[in-house]
Amino acid sequence: MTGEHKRKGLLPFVIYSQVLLVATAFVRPNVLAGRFPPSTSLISLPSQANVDRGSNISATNQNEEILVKNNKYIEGLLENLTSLLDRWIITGSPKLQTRIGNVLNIIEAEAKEPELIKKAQRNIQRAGLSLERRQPEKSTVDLGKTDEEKRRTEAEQRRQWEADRRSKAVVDQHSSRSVLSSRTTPSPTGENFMKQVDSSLYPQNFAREKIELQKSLEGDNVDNQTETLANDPGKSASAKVSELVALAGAGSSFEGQNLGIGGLDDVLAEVKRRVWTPLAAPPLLLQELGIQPVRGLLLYGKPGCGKTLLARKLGQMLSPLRPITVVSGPEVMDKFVGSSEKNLREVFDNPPDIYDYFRIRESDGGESVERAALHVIVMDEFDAIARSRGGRGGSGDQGDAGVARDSVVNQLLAKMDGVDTLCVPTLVIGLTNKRSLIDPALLRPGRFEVQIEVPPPRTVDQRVSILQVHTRSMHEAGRLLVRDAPIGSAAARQATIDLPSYDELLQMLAAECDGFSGASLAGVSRAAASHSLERAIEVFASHARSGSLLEACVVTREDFSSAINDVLNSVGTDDFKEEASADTEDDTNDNDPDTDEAD
Ligand SMILES: Nc1ncnc2c1ncn2[C@@H]1O[C@H](COP(=O)(O)OP(=O)(O)OP(=O)(O)O)[C@@H](O)[C@H]1O
Repeated sequence: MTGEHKRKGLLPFVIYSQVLLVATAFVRPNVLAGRFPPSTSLISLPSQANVDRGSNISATNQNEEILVKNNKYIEGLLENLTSLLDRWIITGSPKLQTRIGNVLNIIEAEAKEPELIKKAQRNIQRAGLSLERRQPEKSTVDLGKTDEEKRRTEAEQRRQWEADRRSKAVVDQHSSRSVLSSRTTPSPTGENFMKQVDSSLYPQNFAREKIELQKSLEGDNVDNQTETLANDPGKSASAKVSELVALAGAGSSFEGQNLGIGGLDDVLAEVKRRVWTPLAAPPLLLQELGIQPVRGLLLYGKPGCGKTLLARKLGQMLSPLRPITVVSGPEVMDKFVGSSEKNLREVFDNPPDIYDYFRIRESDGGESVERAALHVIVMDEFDAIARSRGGRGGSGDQGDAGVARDSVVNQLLAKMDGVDTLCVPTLVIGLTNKRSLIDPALLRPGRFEVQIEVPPPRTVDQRVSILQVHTRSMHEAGRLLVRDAPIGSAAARQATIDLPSYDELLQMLAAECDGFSGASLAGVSRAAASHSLERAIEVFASHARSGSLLEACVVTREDFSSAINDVLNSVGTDDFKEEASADTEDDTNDNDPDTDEAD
């Protein structure tokens, strides 16, 4: 056949295929409305025979174009499906269920991408609608029926659906309702369980379930669980409290980067094992094992290594029900004999109230939980309070101040031993740079029996971890000039391929900051940021355009170099060397001028 013949033979087919496409566009809305059975595919990929006939549009292009149109069409249906599912979750209407089934049918018949079909099925599963139930039932509520007939049919459908749902819930409590059902897992038999099954039939419960689902997807599921705990009347207050402590410290809660603490993973692991575990265990079990939760934790180590930071974060985790109390040793001390003990007693005897959130859910107004909830007292500069009695070596050489301090230590011992009653369970976290100054009686088992050193960052990895805590947000905001700055950020616009990546930069800085404490590393990050801001402000002042300020404000490698010098100049190199080489706190005490101090 000649080229001309070919063209003549092709013309009718081209016209036919264009007409078919236009017709398809008109037919589609009718399918959406459910008036046509979605049995035949309305968007067909061109057959191989047609392509062979020599269409002037390349077969690949045509295929792609049709696929794009098909995907858009299916995405429209997916949106439709999502809004139907949202309404179904809240109302539970059988009519909606039928429509959802119909839309899914169309998607399954029409979608060219299997992933889109799976997406639709996943959405349906996620909403808790069982896939087997989405029969393409033709709704009996047809046009042409009287209102009364429609209502009767709907009522009948609803009754049927509720009966099915109830029996399904009993058999299938762990399966297809996925997230929703697993969250409200009841005991397999008994009254409570049936109450839950019944209550799940009410629209307001669907709405609540949906909110809870949202929270759990956003990782905010503690509220749900605390509500469940607090509402269980059979549980003792101390059991509720220990469960809340368990929740607060579970999973990755003790991970340093989540807490904003770098390089102290070993310390955190030890605190978790020795302090958190007994507090989170059921009280009955502790009783049976003959164990008591720890009453005192001593964190000691060089200045600026994160003791205060750690104590505050621990306090929040160990005491999720009430705020922690933070006092500084010198604040408690008073020059008048008797006043210091009084101050100390007040700290123990006046714990802050538990949060209202935990009170309002309790039938007794929260009184029993109030008495059972732990009170965490953080005592900074603990050595000011708890210094060895009788002066150094017990020689009693400290005059009135020494006498006052002795009675404070006695008071503290009385509180920790339970001689002087405590109104609520109490954990004291003492922080000191000089453990050896603490009165030995306080360090005996049953008092500050857990003593953990908070060391300076000794390895490059530990310093990287601390630098990461202090630079993560500037990196994520695209204000740190590195090769892998977030796309579209100010840093990404200025970055070049020869720059280090974020991880490489941290490694370099950590290597340069050998001997720096956590506080100094935090200082380096702050100083680098302020160098960058200073430069950006200068640019802004000369151009007077706010856009230029925002664009120019990125922290560079050079900013960090200047910052390291700033910190070295202000603190002095020798301090860092001393810090890096001192492995135990006792090394410090030998040269400690404070040890001979007399007030
Ligand atoms: N390990 C660390 N991880 C992250 N930041 C740290 C770390 N250590 C110290 N820092 C930073 O240094 C600041 C000061 O640390 P912090 O007050 O906790 O040290 P400290 O050991 O209690 O010091 P001091 O004994 O002088 O009271 C913290 O607020 C924090 O910004």
